[in-house]
Amino acid sequence: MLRTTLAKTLTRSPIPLVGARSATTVSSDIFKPLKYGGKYTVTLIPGDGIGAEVAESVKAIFKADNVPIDWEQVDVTGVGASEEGFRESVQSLKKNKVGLKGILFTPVERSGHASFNVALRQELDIFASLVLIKNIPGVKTRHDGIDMCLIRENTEGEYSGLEHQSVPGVVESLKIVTKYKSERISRFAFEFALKNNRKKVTVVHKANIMKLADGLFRHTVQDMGKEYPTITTNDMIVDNASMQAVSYPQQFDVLVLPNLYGSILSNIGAGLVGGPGLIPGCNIGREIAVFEPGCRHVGLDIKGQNQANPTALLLSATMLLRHLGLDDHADRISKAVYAVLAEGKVRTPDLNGTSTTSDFTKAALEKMETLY
Ligand SMILES: NC(=O)C1=CN([C@@H]2O[C@H](COP(=O)(O)OP(=O)(O)OC[C@H]3O[C@@H](n4cnc5c(N)ncnc54)[C@H](O)[C@@H]3O)[C@@H](O)[C@H]2O)C=CC1
Ligand SMILES: O=C(O)CCC(=O)C(=O)O
Ligand SMILES: [Mg+2]
Repeated sequence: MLRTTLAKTLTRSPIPLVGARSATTVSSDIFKPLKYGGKYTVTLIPGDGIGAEVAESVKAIFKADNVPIDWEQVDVTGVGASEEGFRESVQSLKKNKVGLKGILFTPVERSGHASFNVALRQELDIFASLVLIKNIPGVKTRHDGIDMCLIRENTEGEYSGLEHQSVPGVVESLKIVTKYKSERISRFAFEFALKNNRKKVTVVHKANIMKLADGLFRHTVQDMGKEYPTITTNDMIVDNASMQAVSYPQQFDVLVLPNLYGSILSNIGAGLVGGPGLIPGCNIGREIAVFEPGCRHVGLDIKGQNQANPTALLLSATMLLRHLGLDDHADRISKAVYAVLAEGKVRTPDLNGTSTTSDFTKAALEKMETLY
């Protein structure tokens, strides 16, 4: 019953997501916000670290292109951990149904608070993380021909945050895997593959060790694969997948992964194509969609230095535009961003350049002028 419902709903109108360069689409039943007064209201959570600087880049570019969006900015932070900002961001996203988000800091120390990023995804049930990893023309890396889509379960698994010390010196950390959530992420992955003319779905797991938890995830994906005869389904143990990703990444097409393996492979993927400043992503649920850089780095070390590469947030923002049906704006902005990167004159330090975040924004604005 559940499968039938999801299958039906997920095959509704595909949402084109990324720039003109790549016609990636997601089909889902997610609610489309309405325009009021000719404009959409979109929640903006700049986040910690480099968040404010890269959000400024998006704001400037959207303003110059007259994008019909009013930002509802929520300055929540994970530094200091006031719950108030977090609650405000949840309320805003529940109301607006669509958001653009930077990354919130989470302290590593035990005395620190639990991750607001994870809590947000769980509370809003934005269960499917989509991360697009593709070589960018002009950004030369060790491997060419990389084009993979990571679909990561975003609400359970190793990120459940359920830990306790049963006796001093013994800690139990619970990884939760449910059939329901494994099924819906599998469905999302196969429907995504189908809509985007992808040929293969690889389920990444560690079922040789976690026979029950990863076994359930793996079997669920494999079983669902039988409903999609035009798509090859294969499986790979996460250790091997990591090794294969750095030696022969071209073999991967769509990957479906439990939460932690998704984080690790998205970081490997970012490293493969040029770093965390380049990778767009989004989190999709039934009602709400939140767009955020795919590799999810805070960048506290370069905060306030005008050094961050805004590409990851800009491309995530173009995915948001496509979700809203604002394709003209998305095309122009993504073309401009890719043109700056292809030309290679304006490069932030992560790409071995000396340009600033503001230089990049200015260069993208100039490119946009040529596209009207
Ligand atoms: N530490 C935290 O509070 C959080 C960590 N994470 C996760 O932990 C992992 C590692 O995070 P961190 O150690 O905090 O990494 P980080 O934020 O320190 O980033 C690693 C390196 O990449 C650089 N970088 C990141 N984004 C950039 C950009 N747009 N332009 C230029 N350089 C950029 C940073 O400057 C830094 O040198 C990731 O998987 C991330 O998803 C996620 C959310 C919060
Ligand atoms: O929110 C955090 O602190 C870490 C989350 C993370 O690694 C991720 O979302 O990929
Ligand atoms: Mg991560």
